[in-house]
Amino acid sequence: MLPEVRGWLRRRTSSAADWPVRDLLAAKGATTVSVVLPARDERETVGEIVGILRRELDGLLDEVVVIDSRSQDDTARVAARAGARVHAQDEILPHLRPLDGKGEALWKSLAVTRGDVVVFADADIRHFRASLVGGVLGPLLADPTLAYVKGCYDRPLDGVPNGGGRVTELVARPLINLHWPELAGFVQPLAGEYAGRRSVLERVPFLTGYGVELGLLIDVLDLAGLDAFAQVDLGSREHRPQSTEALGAMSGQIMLAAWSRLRRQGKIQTWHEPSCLLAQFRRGLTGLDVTCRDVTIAERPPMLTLPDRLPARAY
Ligand SMILES: O=c1ccn([C@@H]2O[C@H](COP(=O)(O)OP(=O)(O)O)[C@@H](O)[C@H]2O)c(=O)[nH]1
Ligand SMILES: O=C(O)[C@@H](COP(=O)(O)O)O[C@H]1O[C@H](CO)[C@@H](O)[C@H](O)[C@H]1O
Repeated sequence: MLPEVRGWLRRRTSSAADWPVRDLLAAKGATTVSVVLPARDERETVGEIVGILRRELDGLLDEVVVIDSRSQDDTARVAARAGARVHAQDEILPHLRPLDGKGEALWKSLAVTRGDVVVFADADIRHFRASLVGGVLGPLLADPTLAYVKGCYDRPLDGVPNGGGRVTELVARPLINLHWPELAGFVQPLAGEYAGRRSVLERVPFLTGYGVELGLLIDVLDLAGLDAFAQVDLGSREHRPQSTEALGAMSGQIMLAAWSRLRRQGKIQTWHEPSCLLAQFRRGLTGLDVTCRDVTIAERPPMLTLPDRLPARAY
């Protein structure tokens, strides 16, 4: 690990217990805070998460927004009933061609929120705790030199203490250590719980699929440097695990995200447009069945570059 990353780890790592709500309220001042939950088919968990945020972080959060990301279930109704403001992803900036994916939901959330600080959290978390949001918010309220804070945690899966984070361990961490060693200090680089200053989030592009977290780390590093980051140990986090095939597609999108940044940085000289169809196999009744998943990703420009953004929302 680079010496500067070791130093960064020592200087810029804290834990959720360092940021109790009373201290957050004292540090908030005039800083406005938006929480954004990107949600696709999360009816089982989104209501409880919204309820906990509204009850336990009352006075700290200025808005709790759920981006309904083309759900097939009644995620939007459940979230609204719990007190969130809900926006359908494809109804935001409707003059733009709608795109798919988590990163699209997060990018569009910037157009319908107004907080000086934006906190992102997944909507599939089980046993949600308000400290998963309060923890990543704390450093930004306390230190004006910080721009972006990532949560980290243990990731139990099926009874295995750190069985989760499969794409992190098999794809993202090796890519980061090979090509972006300055980011090697992030324990959970793909964590869905993180916070950023709007002034930074609106100056970087968003990749539209699951590569959004990796893309943001690389692009905020380019824009603001490593010391603008902090990391908070949030303890443990459990979520609804995806299948291996689904994580294969996620891995493909994260690789495409990495190639896009390597190409932009001139580290890949030649470029052929990669096939974005991932062929996967399962044994069927008559032999091996092939399915092809489209892992195409796109990139949205920095929100600040849009001439016709929605008017800022009044609280
Ligand atoms: O196209 C998508 C895919 C995912 N998500 C949400 O993004 C979060 C993380 O996605 P997911 O749980 O699929 O990823 P995992 O945590 O399993 O890696 C969850 O709240 C999803 O509902 C979304 O809003 N749009
Ligand atoms: O970290 C990971 O390996 C993946 C998959 O986690 P699991 O193996 O299902 O616990 O989950 C993360 O990756 C996604 C893509 O960046 C993020 O969007 C998720 O928020 C995060 O949970």
